Amino acid sequence: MSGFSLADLEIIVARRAQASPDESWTAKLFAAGQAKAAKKLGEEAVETVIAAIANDRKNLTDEAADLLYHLLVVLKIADIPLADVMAVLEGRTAQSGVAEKAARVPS
Ligand SMILES: N=c1c2ncn([C@@H]3O[C@H](COP(=O)(O)OP(=O)(O)OP(=O)(O)O)[C@@H](O)[C@H]3O)c2ncn1[C@@H]1O[C@H](COP(=O)(O)O)[C@@H](O)[C@H]1O
Repeated sequence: MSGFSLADLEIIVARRAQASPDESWTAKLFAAGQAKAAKKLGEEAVETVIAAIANDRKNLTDEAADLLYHLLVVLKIADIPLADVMAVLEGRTAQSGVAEKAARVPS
């Protein structure tokens, strides 16, 4: 498995936002604006749900990738760093104490 992460993709999205809309899907979404990008995110969410209900592993994997990419585009247009979202998730983990409990489970 490669070390490619959502943080890497966030950097790519930020860079490609500066490209020409003629050569970049990312730039096209930025040029179209948040309403179009968010609509696209919604479509990808629906496609992900359909793949999940159909128990179609290949399609679900592909649609999940589309969903995460479009989520990063929407977050970038809204000027919300992925780190802020991760901080919310980390905070919830800390509140529930799950991380400490998991650390205590013998391997
Ligand atoms: N991860 C993605 C990614 N996932 C999905 N997509 C694009 O999202 C689009 C949406 O898929 P659809 O099939 O729904 O789109 P469509 O039918 O062509 O569009 P509509 O006619 O529905 O508007 C497709 O054009 C996909 O290529 C992505 N486009 C870009 N990336 C990443 O962004 C980087 C930069 O891409 P560009 O901005 O295109 O240079 C790439 O190297 C990738 O890392």
